[in-house]
Amino acid sequence: MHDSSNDDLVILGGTFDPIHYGHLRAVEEVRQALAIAQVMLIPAGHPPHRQSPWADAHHRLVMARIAVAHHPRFSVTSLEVERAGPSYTVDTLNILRQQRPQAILAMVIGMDAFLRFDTWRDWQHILELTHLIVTGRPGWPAAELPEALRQALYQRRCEDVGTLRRAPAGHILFHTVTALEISATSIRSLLASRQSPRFLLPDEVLDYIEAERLYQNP
Ligand SMILES: Nc1ncnc2c1ncn2[C@@H]1O[C@H](COP(=O)(O)OP(=O)(O)OP(=O)(O)O)[C@@H](O)[C@H]1O
Ligand SMILES: O=C(O)c1ccc[n+]([C@@H]2O[C@H](COP(=O)([O-])O)[C@@H](O)[C@H]2O)c1
Repeated sequence: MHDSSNDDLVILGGTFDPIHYGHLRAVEEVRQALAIAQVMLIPAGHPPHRQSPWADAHHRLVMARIAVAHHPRFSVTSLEVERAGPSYTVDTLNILRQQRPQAILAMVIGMDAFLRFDTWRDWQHILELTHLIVTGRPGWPAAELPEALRQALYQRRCEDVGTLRRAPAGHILFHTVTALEISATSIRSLLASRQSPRFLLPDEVLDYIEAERLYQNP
């Protein structure tokens, strides 16, 4: 049996351009379901599979910090923002695993991202470093999985939290979270058309966006 430890982490990486309640609620629900004390948010400096984010990495890091400032169970790491080059998840997980050799690491990934997970750098190695918690998201039906991912699921899928908690890494768990149809894209569109995205993201993050005049030009 794997002893639970204070080092255990639920992890969510993202562009967070900007961070919103869809991210925060999903990761909090996973944290509670897994009975893990701490969440770490990892804003990507240079997300590998998309064009340059709208806001620069410093702003996206600050917004993530502001979003969780009053929540001691949440932290934000600048690891990827400080690293040059594409923000490959495997590089980040290698560092976290070195720092926490025995800890349960549980990385949250939306179903939309999971469908393309086999295109991530060293994705098979990622599964040795962390558990993967795949969350449902409205508008992204679980379409046909690529064969390589189907194989990985066959070997690694686990059905319950108890099994997952007995190992520090290596399982894939599907977990349904409250469906919040919020995306950073829709928030940016509202802002660009001078409409308010209030209540889709924390007020303090919106205050920052307004003060820094982010996302005003589509
Ligand atoms: N509303 C949501 N509910 C649950 N998970 C979400 C939601 N929005 C994003 N995620 C997940 O959070 C992670 C990071 O997402 P990301 O920062 O790309 O946000 P996004 O809202 O999808 O951004 P964009 O609209 O710019 O593509 C991904 O794994 C994604 O699937
Ligand atoms: O490591 C990879 O190859 C890789 C490829 C695509 C996405 N990711 C990570 O997945 C997270 C969500 O990415 P995105 O582009 O959907 O915001 C973010 O942490 C990215 O760094 C990582």
